[in-house]
Amino acid sequence: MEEEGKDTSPKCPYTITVRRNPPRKAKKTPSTNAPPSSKSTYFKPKDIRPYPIDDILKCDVSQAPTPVPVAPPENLESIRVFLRVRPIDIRKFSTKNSDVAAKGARSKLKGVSPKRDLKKTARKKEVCLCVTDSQSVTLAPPADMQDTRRVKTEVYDGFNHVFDSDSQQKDVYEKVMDPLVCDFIAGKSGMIAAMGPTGSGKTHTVFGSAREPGILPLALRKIFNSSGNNCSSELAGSYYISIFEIYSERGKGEKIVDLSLDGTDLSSQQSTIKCQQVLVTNVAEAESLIARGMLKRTTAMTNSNTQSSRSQCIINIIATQKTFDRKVEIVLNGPVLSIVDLAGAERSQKTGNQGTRLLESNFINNTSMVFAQCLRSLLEHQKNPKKQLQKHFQNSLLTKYLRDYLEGKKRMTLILTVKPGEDDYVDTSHLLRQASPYMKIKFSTVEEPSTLAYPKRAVEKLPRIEQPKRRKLREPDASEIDEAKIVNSEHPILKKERILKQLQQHEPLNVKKDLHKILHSEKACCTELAGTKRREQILLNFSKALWNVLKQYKQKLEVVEDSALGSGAAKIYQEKCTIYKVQNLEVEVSDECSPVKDLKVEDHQVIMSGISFLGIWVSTMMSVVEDSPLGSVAAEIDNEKSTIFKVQNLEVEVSDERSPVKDLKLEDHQVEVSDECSPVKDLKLEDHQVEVSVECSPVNDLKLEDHQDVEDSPLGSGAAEIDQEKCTIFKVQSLEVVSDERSPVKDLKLEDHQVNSALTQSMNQEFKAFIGKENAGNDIENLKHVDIKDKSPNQDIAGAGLGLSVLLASSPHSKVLSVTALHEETVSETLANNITESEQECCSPLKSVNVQKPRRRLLPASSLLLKELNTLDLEVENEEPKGGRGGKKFTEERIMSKGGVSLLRLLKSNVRS
Ligand SMILES: Nc1ncnc2c1ncn2[C@@H]1O[C@H](COP(=O)(O)OP(=O)(O)OP(=O)(O)O)[C@@H](O)[C@H]1O
Repeated sequence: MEEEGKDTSPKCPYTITVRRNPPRKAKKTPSTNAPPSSKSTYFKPKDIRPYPIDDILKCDVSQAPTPVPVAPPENLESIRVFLRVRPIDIRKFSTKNSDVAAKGARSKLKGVSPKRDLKKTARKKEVCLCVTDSQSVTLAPPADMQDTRRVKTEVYDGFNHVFDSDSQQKDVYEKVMDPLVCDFIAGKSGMIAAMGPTGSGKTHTVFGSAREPGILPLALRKIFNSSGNNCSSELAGSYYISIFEIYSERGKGEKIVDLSLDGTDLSSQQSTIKCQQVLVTNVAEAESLIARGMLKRTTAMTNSNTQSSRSQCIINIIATQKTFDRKVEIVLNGPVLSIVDLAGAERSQKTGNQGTRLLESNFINNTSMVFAQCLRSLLEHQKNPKKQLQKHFQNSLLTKYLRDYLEGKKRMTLILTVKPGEDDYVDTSHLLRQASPYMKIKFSTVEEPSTLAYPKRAVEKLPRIEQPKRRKLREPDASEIDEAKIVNSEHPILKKERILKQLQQHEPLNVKKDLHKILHSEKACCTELAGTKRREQILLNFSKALWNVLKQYKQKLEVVEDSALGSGAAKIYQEKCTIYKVQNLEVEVSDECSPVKDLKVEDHQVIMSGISFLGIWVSTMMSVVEDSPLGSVAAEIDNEKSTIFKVQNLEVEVSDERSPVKDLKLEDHQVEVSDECSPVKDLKLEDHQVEVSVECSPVNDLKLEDHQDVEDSPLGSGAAEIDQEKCTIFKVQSLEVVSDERSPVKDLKLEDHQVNSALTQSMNQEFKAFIGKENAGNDIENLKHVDIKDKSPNQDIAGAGLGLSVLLASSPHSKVLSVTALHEETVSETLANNITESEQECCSPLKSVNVQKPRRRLLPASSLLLKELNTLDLEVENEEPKGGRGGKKFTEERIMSKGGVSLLRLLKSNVRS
């Protein structure tokens, strides 16, 4: 059976069923029935007690009083509605001047279709509205309308009064306005509004003319002549008048224009409309104010009216009451009499308005419609209270302002103005059908406080309070000031004495007062004294703390100075120094362990290129001199047994494997030192050239030929000891090297020299590394290959003619160092000399010294630069004391060439960096 329900038809294999919405299980609707019996799955509470409905019902509850229907207030009155019919032909009422003016204005009519005007003049004058009696009128449609539209004659009855076309202004006033004025004078507010189509005579009825004043002027006359009429005047105050209009320019937002003396635009919010209220004391002032306001009112010419009002005009007459409350005059707002001249509804077909006039017509019609809606809603609400009162008043400023009247809270009177002509049938019919029901509207006669935006006045005239006259204080004399100071600064002891005297004089009252003052002043003094002491203590502690800090700082400074002075520099200059002096390349070595302390290069030109650097060269030289006496114990150098190598224009090459110096060659002012085990292996001097070769001793071979100026020093095993100061001085002209025991080179000075160097960045780094490690010991591991040669500025290092070349190779500290130094003074002397031969003896500290003719010649240009090198001033670390042994002051001023200047600048900048 179950399979029968299934769909057994073959399905298409390519059909895919997509279920977008998954099936939902419908929830059960909550059942209002009782839950099922025991079979039900609902939870059945067991412990809940039954609701005590019976007990509640047994309770006696006082029944609330049934609402009694509110009885309509007895003091309700129906709104008064009057109807005034304008004369059908107003020409007879208008003067010639006005007609002329109207014709002239019409010719300049703007925004009005002229065709309508012509048609209007062509129409014959027939009446459609007839006054039946004083309270009713009969409106008969034109004949053509009766045929086409089947419009029948209508009778409108129930008006308070109907004024025919022959009625006068005074009649209107007496029947329409006078009761309002009497109520106003009696203290009741009221409002009268003129309604009707354009040109029907609203403005004429309200304001009138000079000859025929309207209800407003007549009311003012009555108000100010109230003493002459029958109305009982309870007012004893004055009157204020405000006049303003609500206008919409070009259909934009409504605005309120104050038409009083200095009328300005007011706020458009109804609740904050606060027009200027002008105080008027007599009729003339009031009429003048009204006349000026009417001149400011916005009017325009239309086909229906030569001077059509384009705004809603409101005039308020405010009475004030004066009362006195305990000599205070209080001015309270009294009743308000409002006269509203509405702008007449217009039909564009009839008026022919265009443009601005048409926009104004829309605003006017809209306001009239809202006004009518409010009254209709009030009427319907009063007929059927269940029908809520619509808040149509919110749709226009006028109705907002007149809200109380439109809601039946205040007395209101309507005067309808119509035109009886056939042409005006539609407008008249519309107004009568619209406004005739208003006669049934009721309003409360109970006077309520005014809710209009009238500011309350309460002019309080405060009784004059006599204030003490301000006396002009003159500056006191000096004598008076001193006396006052003396009196005020009386000492407490004196005061006490005075008090005692007063006590003796039996003045207890004054004494008590003075005693109290004294005690008070004493307390103040004690408090002030305690504060002063506390401040002093704080300052004292602070000064002590500051003194301790300064003491500690001073001690630290002394420690630092001692450590700085006592560690190295002072000892160096006092005891152990090795000075190598060579004329123009003078080297002084003075030390026990490290022969080189200072190195000075004077009156030389040094040109460095490649990776060589002067500092490294100096360090190598220093290490050479330092290591040379370290080869054996007997290598100590004595003062007396010092060996002075004086070579002019030397070139020294030092080469060593283990020690920093292996070869020292002096060829053509060149010294070469070569050694394997000792710092100096070979020293050869050939024609200003010295080669020193030392294997086990500081100097193995030393050969001096020709200009040999080298003393045989006892550099052998035992005889090589050198005396006390143990210095070896190599004097080379303008080259002085001083070395110390621990720091191979303490001072390096290159003064009055020019150095032209082409240093690479690596050279600077090596130099900086060397400077940084200089004081640390003799470690020159960073030095691998340094080649320094002195040459002319524009020559390559290989082209150096004369100089000092130090070659250091296979040294644990440095590998190759080559230095070439040149000196101009020895050039001429050493040109012919050449040191070519060198002898090497392994066991002898100085085996052979060959001095030969110089191999190279120094070019004139380079010699000049070498002169300029004398101006070189290079200081590295410890400066040699000027008063030292080898301290030749280099204060000579020499003229330097451009190349020299640039070389000096470059070398200085690199040294500083
Ligand atoms: N009862 C009357 N007796 C003589 N002339 C009248 C009367 N009513 C109106 N007029 C004349 O009719 C013309 C138009 O009247 P009025 O300006 O008062 O009309 P309106 O209703 O105020 O028109 P709008 O709404 O356009 O301002 C005026 O020249 C006025 O003098």
